[in-house]
Amino acid sequence: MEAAGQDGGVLALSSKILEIWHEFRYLLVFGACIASVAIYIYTEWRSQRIKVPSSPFPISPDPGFSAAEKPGWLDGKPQIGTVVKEEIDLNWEPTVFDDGVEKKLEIARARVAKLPKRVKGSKVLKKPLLEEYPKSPTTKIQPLLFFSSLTGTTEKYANVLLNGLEESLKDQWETVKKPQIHDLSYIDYDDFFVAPPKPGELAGDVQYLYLILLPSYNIDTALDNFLSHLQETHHDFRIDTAPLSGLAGYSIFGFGDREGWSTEAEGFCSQAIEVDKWMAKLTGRKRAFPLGLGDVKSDAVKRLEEWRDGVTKVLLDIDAHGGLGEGVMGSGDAVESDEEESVELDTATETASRKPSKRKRPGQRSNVDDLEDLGSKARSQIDDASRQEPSSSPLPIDFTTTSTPSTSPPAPKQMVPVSSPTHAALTKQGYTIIGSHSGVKICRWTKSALRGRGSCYKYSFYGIKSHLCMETTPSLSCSNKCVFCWRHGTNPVGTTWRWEVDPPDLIFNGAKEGHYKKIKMMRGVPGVRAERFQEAMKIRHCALSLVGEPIFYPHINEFVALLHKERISSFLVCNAQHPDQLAALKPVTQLYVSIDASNAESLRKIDKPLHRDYWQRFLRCLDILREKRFRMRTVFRLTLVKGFNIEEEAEGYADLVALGLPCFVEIKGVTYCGTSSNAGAGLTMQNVPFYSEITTFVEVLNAALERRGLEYDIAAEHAHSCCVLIASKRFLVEGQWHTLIDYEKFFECLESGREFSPENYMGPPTPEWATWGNGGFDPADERVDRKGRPKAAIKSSGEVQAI
Ligand SMILES: Cc1cc2nc3c(=O)[nH]c(=O)nc-3n(C[C@H](O)[C@H](O)[C@H](O)COP(=O)(O)O)c2cc1C
Ligand code: SF4
Repeated sequence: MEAAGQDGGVLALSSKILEIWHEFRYLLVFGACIASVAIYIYTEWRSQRIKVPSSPFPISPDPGFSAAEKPGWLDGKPQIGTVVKEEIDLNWEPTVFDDGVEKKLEIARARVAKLPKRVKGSKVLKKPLLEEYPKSPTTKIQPLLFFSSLTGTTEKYANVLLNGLEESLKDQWETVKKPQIHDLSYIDYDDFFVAPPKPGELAGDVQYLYLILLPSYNIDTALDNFLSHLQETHHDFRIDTAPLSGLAGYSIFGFGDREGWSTEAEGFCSQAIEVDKWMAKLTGRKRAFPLGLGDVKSDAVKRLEEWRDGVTKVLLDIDAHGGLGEGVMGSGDAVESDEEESVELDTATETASRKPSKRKRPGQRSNVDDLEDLGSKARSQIDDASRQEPSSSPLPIDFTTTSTPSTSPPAPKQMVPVSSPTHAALTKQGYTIIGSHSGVKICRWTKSALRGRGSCYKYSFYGIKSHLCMETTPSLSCSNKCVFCWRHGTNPVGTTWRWEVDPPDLIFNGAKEGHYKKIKMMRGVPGVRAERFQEAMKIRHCALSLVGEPIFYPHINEFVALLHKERISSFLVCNAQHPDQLAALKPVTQLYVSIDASNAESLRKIDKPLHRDYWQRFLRCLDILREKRFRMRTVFRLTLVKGFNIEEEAEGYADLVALGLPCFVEIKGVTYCGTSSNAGAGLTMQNVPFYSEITTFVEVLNAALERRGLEYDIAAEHAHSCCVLIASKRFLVEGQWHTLIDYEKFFECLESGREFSPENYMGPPTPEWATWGNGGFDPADERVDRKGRPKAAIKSSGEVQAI
């Protein structure tokens, strides 16, 4: 009975549903169509939006921060614009200004928003490769030899190979071009590893054969960046998955050490193996000759010779037959390369399983005195660590890519382990490395001030005595590879923080200890003044600008709080590539953003940013800086490099000033340190501007600002360090510049817990000798040349170059 009743109920319900369907079916079908069209339009719109990804958010954000608000306690002092209250908007909507500043801002935005050139569009479907790129009879083959080397071994072999190739191809110059050699540390990957390079107009038809020589390191090195570039390029949805298929082919040779990594499973030549796989994907499997592996302790020379002979034969084959041919051994045909498909799907897992089990445990330390010691030290550590669990880390993945995320988060590595060549090199250069990612060093101005020979420009502009100043960084890593950076090519770089994190107090105590130790070493140096030496034993200022990117450090706010607790002022310089971290930064005494170029193309050339959306990040940082300008002193730092970012860029810089409305604009000539890094980046003394060129540029820039109705003027100069200061007229009080800082007031403001603005800790008037037109050298100090001989004061128009 009960069952029959249930059946009847079900029947009644079904007929009711049927009835509803018949009554409303047209409406329902129509509604479904409308919904599908709406979903389609929305998805299309989202895919076209510029994605502004974020690096990991700092652990110490400023929760109640609303930087756009002009504080009510600011009286009627002349202001550039009054900002309507709004929360920091990570979607970057325009801020509303009065006094016509909004209009200026819009104009400036329109001018600077020229985005870098991008490869656009959807994935290109692959044609059979050899059909797509047949070699015409007039096509020449250009072998390009790339290498990466940290301690010089691979570089040495690369040169031997170059000579060998030249010798064996010497009768072929009609159809084969002379091989060229490139150090991977100094090239722009985008020039070679996003698409094959474009031959010059006179070069005629050229096909490239890439020959890549690589060592392997189980620690963080520049090689990781190269690998991540290959991976990102492959995964970039805007780029064909095989954008290098236009190459004639490629082949890799790896150097490793079988004493430390006896088998491939244990990591022998692991990175060369990895690069070989990514190149197979990027070229559409155009492996011209099989991967060669050599043990630097035994058979490297022999293996390299064999590989060279093989590569030469293939080269001649390509020349004769117009391509690699199908199914030839080593041609990268489908059967041979099958395993590469599965690697692509699960790179992280694959990397983990293939990475050596003999890994150095985080925290293990040893002393390395010299680069030559590295090999043996590393081996002994690896023996020690052989009992440890296998560790792995994924290839760094920029959030801008669409690559498949790894399933299990790997254990982070140390950024600069004690055993790394970077650690050894930095230590040799006088850096004290603190923990695993921070550094401290005393600068030449600190030494100069101790000897009564003058402080840096920060004394003239802001009242900082150099002998009271500590220069440090909590992150030796950076997301740029600026051409003028003296660590170019050797400091770790990355788009995201992927290393172990040291606590802020460890860094703070280590930095002070390292700094004081170095000051004490100055005790016996001739000319050091006793009273200055005494004063120097209490740090009063901290320049967070040594090398690397300080706001990359996840606990930067806590670190700055430790400085402030001891009444040490904070000058923090960032590279305008981390908007989220910048937005979350709590007040510092003075906040800098490096403005190394006035437009996207020029910035790409000079800073070589790792982020693909670097220009959007840069512009967002300027927005954030503008919103912070009533909370802390904000500064644009322009580093002028002749031939890179001076010529015809003044108008562009003026537009950027209109966007960021910084309190100050510091214009400085690039410093030439004469290292191979400078030279490798193509910089010579010719790129260092004369002071007269700086002052001319400053006047042009100032006029451009005036034309835009922006209230700035040239305030001060320090000819000796080729530096000039343009200041907002917020700091011009009754006709006198007040660029100096009242540090005691700054700490009082901080400790009061109330909101405050830069005007609240504005110092006394800028001394006359520092103002524009007076040179900027304190008459109380002794002026000497580089050899320490007394010298007449430099006039502001003098032909000084930044050295
Ligand atoms: C810290 C350190 C880590 C290394 N890691 C590996 C490794 O994982 N696998 C390997 O085969 N060789 C490894 N090696 C050996 C180097 O790859 C080898 O010495 C190479 O020749 C170095 O080349 P380069 O000095 O030209 O850069 C390592 C060497 C050092 C010093
Ligand atoms: S931002 Fe600074 S540390 Fe980073 S690469 Fe540029 S100059 Fe070097």
